[in-house]
Amino acid sequence: MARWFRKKNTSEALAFEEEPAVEVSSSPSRQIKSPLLTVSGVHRSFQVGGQRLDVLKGIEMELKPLQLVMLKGRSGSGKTTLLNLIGGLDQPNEGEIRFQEHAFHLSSDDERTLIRRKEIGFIFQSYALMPLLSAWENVELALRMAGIPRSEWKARVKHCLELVGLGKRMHHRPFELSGGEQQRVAIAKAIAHRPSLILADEPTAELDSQMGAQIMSVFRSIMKTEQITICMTTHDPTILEVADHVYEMVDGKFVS
Ligand SMILES: Nc1ncnc2c1ncn2[C@@H]1O[C@H](COP(=O)(O)OP(=O)(O)OP(=O)(O)O)[C@@H](O)[C@H]1O
Repeated sequence: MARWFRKKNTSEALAFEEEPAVEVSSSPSRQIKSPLLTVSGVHRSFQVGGQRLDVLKGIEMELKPLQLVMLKGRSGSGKTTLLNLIGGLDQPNEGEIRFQEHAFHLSSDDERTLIRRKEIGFIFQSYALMPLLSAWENVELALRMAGIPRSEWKARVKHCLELVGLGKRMHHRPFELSGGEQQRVAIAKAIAHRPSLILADEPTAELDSQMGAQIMSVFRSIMKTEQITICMTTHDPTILEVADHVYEMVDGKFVS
């Protein structure tokens, strides 16, 4: 089960650190440094009933630009906890998380929120769409929230919905769409503000295998056209086959 937005720390001072740029993209619209994200020696624990629960126990990980990376592991192994850290929703007790030139482990909540709004898109198992808004309006709302100028909305909403194969269902509301179509709207919403990283927590868990495969094919296509890196969790062994890299988590650590 996805449990995003559940943990927030108060945090210390900002440290933006410059790293040497390695350009991997020739796209005029996006210059991506490699690696996009590094996680080093990360530990995360929680106090539960007066006792310390160690959830992440020394995570080392890297996301290279334009990769599809999957996290697999049993329920409770710590995948969502790690995704929350990567997305800047939470901070580690120990270790470093560097996203582009930003040191997430040192930056404040407000600083991480600003970076997240600009650079990261989220996709959830349960789609998280506004039920009374059409597909078009849901994507438009994402652009409004990201502070994108209104003059750009129309072309961008159309582009994103066409990209995910919903060109003919732009004005349907969520209840008029299948689960797979609703997840496509969620993908269009997540990419609308042109993030460099998409984080998806069990995005195919509520779909049958055929719809799940279609969502993976949409992921592959947006990676190319939008120059996006995707990191997702999954339990589904058939879906793991399309990953560029799979990290397997066992008891708070990766096993090779
Ligand atoms: N804020 C929190 N406070 C206390 N315990 C937490 C908190 N967040 C996560 N945990 C615990 O950390 C462990 C790992 O949870 P997490 O959600 O990361 O696992 P998961 O691998 O994503 O599981 P699933 O596949 O079921 O979503 C669980 O035992 C969970 O109860």
